[in-house]
Amino acid sequence: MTSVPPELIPVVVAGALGRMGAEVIKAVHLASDCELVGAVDTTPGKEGVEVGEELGIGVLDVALTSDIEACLCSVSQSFHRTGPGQGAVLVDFTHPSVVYEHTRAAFAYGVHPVIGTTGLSPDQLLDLSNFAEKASMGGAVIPNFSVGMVLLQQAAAAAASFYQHAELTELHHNRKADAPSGTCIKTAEMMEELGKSFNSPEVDEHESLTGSRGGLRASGLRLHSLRLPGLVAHQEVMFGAPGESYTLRHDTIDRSAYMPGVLLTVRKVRQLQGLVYGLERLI
Ligand SMILES: NC(=O)C1=CN([C@@H]2O[C@H](COP(=O)(O)OP(=O)(O)OC[C@H]3O[C@@H](n4cnc5c(N)ncnc54)[C@H](OP(=O)(O)O)[C@@H]3O)[C@@H](O)[C@H]2O)C=CC1
Ligand SMILES: O=C(O)C1=N[C@H](C(=O)O)C[C@H](O)C1
Repeated sequence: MTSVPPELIPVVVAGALGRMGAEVIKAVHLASDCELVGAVDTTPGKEGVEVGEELGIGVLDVALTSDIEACLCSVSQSFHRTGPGQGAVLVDFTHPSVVYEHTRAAFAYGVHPVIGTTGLSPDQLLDLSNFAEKASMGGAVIPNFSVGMVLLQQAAAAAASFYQHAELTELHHNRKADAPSGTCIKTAEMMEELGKSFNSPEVDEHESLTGSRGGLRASGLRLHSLRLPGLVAHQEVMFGAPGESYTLRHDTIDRSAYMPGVLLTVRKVRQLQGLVYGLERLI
């Protein structure tokens, strides 16, 4: 493992060859206060390849590995955390099926997790939060790194106290594994913060096609998921009241939109106490 000047933040990227991971590696490479020290990905046939060359950005002296535990172990030995503001950072954009284990492993090895991967359940989030407290470490689970999406979520939370009826629709590319999106779940959670119920039924509804009315949350909010090639990531929150509707919409056109939020979180995570859930808690 190469040595890194103490003023630089050592960063490991998991999901390094994926749509988001590749973008993060480019952003970390261009950031003057960060240094890529590890790259993890399970894409077959890529073990040991030089990650910068693979991504077409020049040699970074980082060999790709599929073994996240070995990578975290080696990084924790090279960049030992002796207290707050120190140690390495793991940025994870992998898959919902592995994100819980990755986050736990990062805490166990003293590496601060910055989790972009979606799909953590409320129970898993609680468990990870307890684990972070016990380890006296900071970490962040951020369902959406775009500042525009945070603005939409805050507007939706504010509007939710004025409207009794609302439905959410998220639209994504058709390579997305989980539904509804982590962002849509987080938006619903923010709208539900006052403990309110929505969409009290006016009639007895019957679905002749299962799922037509979307996913129903305990609050009465309904979440709809669309998947199509050509889309990136989009979300609408629509409120209705007699004689009017109010629609909030956010469109991610390019994944570069997430990079300022990713870097901001990488820069703050080592100072955090416990696990933070949502970019709105960091900006
Ligand atoms: N928080 C945010 O702002 C955003 C979050 N996301 C989320 O990030 C996640 C990844 O999205 P995206 O980049 O589009 O997905 P991709 O499928 O493009 O990339 C995921 C990469 O992770 C690799 N991978 C899978 N399992 C592992 C593992 N166990 N260890 C290491 N690498 C692994 C995959 O390799 P393989 O080829 O083997 O599958 C793949 O290269 C999703 O959950 C998505 O919802 C996406 C955009 C923004
Ligand atoms: O898979 C994606 O692409 C995205 N996933 C995140 C989510 O599930 O909310 C964030 C964004 O919507 C893009």
